[in-house]
Amino acid sequence: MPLDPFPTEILTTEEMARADRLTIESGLPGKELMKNAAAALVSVVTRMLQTSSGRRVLVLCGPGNNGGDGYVAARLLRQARMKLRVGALTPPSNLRGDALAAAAAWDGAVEPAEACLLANADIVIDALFGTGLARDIEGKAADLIRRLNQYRRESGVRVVAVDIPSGIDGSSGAVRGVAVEADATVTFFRLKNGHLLLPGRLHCGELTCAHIGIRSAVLGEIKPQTFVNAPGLWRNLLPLPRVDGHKYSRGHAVVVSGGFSFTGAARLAAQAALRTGAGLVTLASPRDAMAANAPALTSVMLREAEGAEGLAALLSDARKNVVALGPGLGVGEATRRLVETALEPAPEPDAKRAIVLDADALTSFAGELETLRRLIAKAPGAVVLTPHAGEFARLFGDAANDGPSKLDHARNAARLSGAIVLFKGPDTVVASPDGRASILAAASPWLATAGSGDTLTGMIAGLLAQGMEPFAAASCGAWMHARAATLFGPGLIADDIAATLPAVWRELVGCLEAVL
Ligand SMILES: NC(=O)C1=CN([C@@H]2O[C@H](COP(=O)(O)OP(=O)(O)OC[C@H]3O[C@@H](n4cnc5c(N)ncnc54)[C@H](OP(=O)(O)O)[C@@H]3O)[C@@H](O)[C@H]2O)[C@@H](O)CC1
Ligand SMILES: [K+]
Repeated sequence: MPLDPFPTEILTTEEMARADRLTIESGLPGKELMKNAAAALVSVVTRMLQTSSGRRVLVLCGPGNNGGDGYVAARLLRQARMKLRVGALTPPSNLRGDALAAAAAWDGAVEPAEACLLANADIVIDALFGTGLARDIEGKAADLIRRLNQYRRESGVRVVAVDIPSGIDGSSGAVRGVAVEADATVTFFRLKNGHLLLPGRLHCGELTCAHIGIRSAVLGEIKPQTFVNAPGLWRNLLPLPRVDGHKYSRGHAVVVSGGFSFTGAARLAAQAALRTGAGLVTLASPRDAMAANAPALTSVMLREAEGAEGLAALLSDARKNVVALGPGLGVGEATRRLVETALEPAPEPDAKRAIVLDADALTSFAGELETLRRLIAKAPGAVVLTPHAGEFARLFGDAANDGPSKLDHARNAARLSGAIVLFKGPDTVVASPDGRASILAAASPWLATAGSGDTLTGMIAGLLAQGMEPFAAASCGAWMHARAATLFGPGLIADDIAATLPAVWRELVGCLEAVL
């Protein structure tokens, strides 16, 4: 799998419909787009059939243009000597526009989809509903999808979805009643939100995004604000060490340690900040934890910083340009004071300091978003919040829940807090108060392990220390974190993430040789 498997922009279904309209207005007819879409689908299906000796394809066609793609694909596959059956949800003569023309050009038999025998197929093409899905699926269409999913689980038949698995909402990733479980999905021009947001992502199987003749120039009018979180989004902003640089030019991150029995989380973060490229990392430790931290550190520096006053003293050095806090700190007043200190305006007006708040630093403000927002507004630099779902709910309550998807919620949270919000999960979303958002495309199941979030906090601090633009730093941190887990694989514990970062850097710097 290439590091950048998809084009960078992600569209809502409305934005995709607009791309379609603009293209047709510019002179490329809808039927050409449909033909190209079907050809892209056929090349994926043909490739999949090559791995088995099967040639039997069942195409399930719906009432709109998604069904139209299915009819065209059926014709192309039959020309390629496959054995085709077509099942239709709606009699072909009831279709409209390009879909009607596509159905009319199919001169083979058409069975009612609900009565279709699913057996005797090597591949089933799901061309029931695409981006035009407008409500929950019910009745005979829902029964058919349930029957298809069950048959796939029992028989292992492979299912290929046209554009998006039927039943997945393209803009939110939600299941509208019931949704097809596909082994592969072929979409067109750009991914839609629902391809990457859960549960949609889990229904797609292997995703392919095909070029069908829509020119990227239409994006100039659509101005998408959501992006695939992959190197293409931030590669040009990646901080690289310079031959004529020194450790101070790579920034100095401070990570705040918890008390004697809670020091591991901050050490994981500190180590990760160094491995991500910060020139220096200091662990700010309460007095009682010095004895626990000292023997466990080598390249990370250790300074005693007792409570908020101790942290303030440490941060009075303007070279310390990032502070990360939350992991292992405990929930309560003491942590709130530490957060207030970290967010205090810098003593020198020009001094900038970015702040990463995670875990207990967030939960200590549960139900007090307004207080945190006011502190963030005066902060001496960018603020990144990195909540998981529980922390997100505790901090934002219902305030950010407008809209159906995690993407909406993260965007609301960024707007309400004035911070970059990295909403963790297998479909991590990073949202900026300016409206931009990224969705992680390459999650790793091995990241569900203790300390993994603490490591991510440190990685983002490490990138910020080197001056990386904050939205890019949060996105890049999430990607590198997932990539490290993918490269390490089975048996991963949090300590392995930082240890695998050199391999991740090698992959990225490999793309940037010319710059080095
Ligand atoms: N955009 C592009 O550039 C290109 C797009 N292309 C293809 O077009 C697809 C989009 O086509 P589309 O807009 O016709 O929508 P589609 O998904 O086929 O469904 C609409 C139909 O379903 C119906 N319907 C909706 N919900 C329902 C429900 N719950 N239960 C039952 N019925 C429901 C709805 O009926 P209505 O809401 O009007 O009652 C309408 O009849 C796109 O995914 C891609 O495959 C390609 O050809 C190439 C270029
Ligand atoms: K579909």
